[in-house]
Amino acid sequence: MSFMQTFLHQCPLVSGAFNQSLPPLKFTVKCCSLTFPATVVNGSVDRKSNERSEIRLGLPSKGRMASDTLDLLKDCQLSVRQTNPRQYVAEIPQIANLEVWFQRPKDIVRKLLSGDLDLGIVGLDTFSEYGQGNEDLIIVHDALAFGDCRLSLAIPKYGVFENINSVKELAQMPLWTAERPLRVATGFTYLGPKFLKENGLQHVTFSTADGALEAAPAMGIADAIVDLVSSGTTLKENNLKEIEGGVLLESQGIMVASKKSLMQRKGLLDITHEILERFEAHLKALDQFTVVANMRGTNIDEVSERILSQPSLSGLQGPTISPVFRKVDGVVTQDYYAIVICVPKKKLYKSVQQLRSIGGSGVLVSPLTYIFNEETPRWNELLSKLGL
Ligand SMILES: Nc1ncnc2c1ncn2[C@@H]1O[C@H](COP(=O)(O)OP(=O)(O)OP(=O)(O)O)[C@@H](O)[C@H]1O
Ligand SMILES: O=P(O)(O)OC[C@H]1O[C@H](OP(=O)(O)OP(=O)(O)O)[C@H](O)[C@@H]1O
Repeated sequence: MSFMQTFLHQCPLVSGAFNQSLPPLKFTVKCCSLTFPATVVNGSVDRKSNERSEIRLGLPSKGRMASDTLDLLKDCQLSVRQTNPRQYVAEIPQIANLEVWFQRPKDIVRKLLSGDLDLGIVGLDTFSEYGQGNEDLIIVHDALAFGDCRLSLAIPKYGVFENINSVKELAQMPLWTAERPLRVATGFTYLGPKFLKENGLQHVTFSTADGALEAAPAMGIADAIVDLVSSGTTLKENNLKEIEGGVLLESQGIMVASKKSLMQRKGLLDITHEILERFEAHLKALDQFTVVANMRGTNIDEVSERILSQPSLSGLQGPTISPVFRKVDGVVTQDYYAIVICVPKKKLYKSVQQLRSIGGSGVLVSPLTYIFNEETPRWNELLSKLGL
């Protein structure tokens, strides 16, 4: 699509014919909620007048990903301020020069590709379907811990499929011929055909629909579907099953960027670094509790030895141990120590048991917001992908 087509596509309020022979014409274009001057010279828009200095982050405007995305940002002290829900532009006051644009996830990917967005948060499934492996798209954070689902091939449990339990078996069914191909319904018109081809299915036709794909086999419209699955309830309720080798991808929310923008747009790397650091530190902290306990002991070495003898009490680097000062009969005494450790949530109860077994008491457990390490591994990866 040419720039002009893209421009007109995105700015529905611009209409009318553009005559090559017309003299330069100046007018104001209202694109979404922003107003900016544009110049039409011999039928083409002078791009320079549209060049922006703001960094743009695309967030899902509605649907499953929208509230989880806002929640994650809020938990990272990056609350999005939107003056009214029908306005598609917003800001994150903590980050200067950043515009937030609410868009449908597929449009976020498209707009990263066209250069109209610099950063975005979408599901890996949407990224893979609409990004189609384009090298200008870079995954900045690949696991934002929401929107978990998988893209799967599913077939009926009944009829000719009753004993088919793998993609290999499906591909080997003699039933599929040029005259009677396997009919697959999917909204994933890029990933679906690619997957079936890679898995040796030669005679396949595809149909698409915007939703309720699970109905297609029972309606006689398709033999199989390629769709998103999370709990598996919809498949079950429609008498469909997943089969071995049939998962196209495991998806969750990810943060993506345009490589071109990262390399060229002033200030984008710094903003990306800040958001990424907050995400990494916060998501790391989500799995952990801070545990504080008191422990009787004669000296710090003896206490530390007791703690380190327990496998679940070693913390991130090791426990922090500090003396507790008490006044006993008017005399300051040091016969207790406070210990502070981070404990994986899954191991909390085991850790409390181990603490008790070595004399720990008064165990306080609190959630953590961030764990900032010396290094941000994903930032280093990003820099190396950019050759920086
Ligand atoms: N059970 C699920 N079904 C569909 N999507 C899921 C599910 N669980 C998580 N997701 C994530 O949510 C995204 C769908 O979000 P949303 O509901 O906003 O749809 P959409 O992308 O706007 O598509 P549509 O235009 O079909 O509504 C998926 O791309 C996927 O990443
Ligand atoms: O495994 P489950 O937890 O049952 O979820 C999977 C279903 O959820 C989605 O549909 P959605 O609810 O978005 O409706 P749609 O079919 O109209 O898109 C998806 O397309 C599946 O149909």
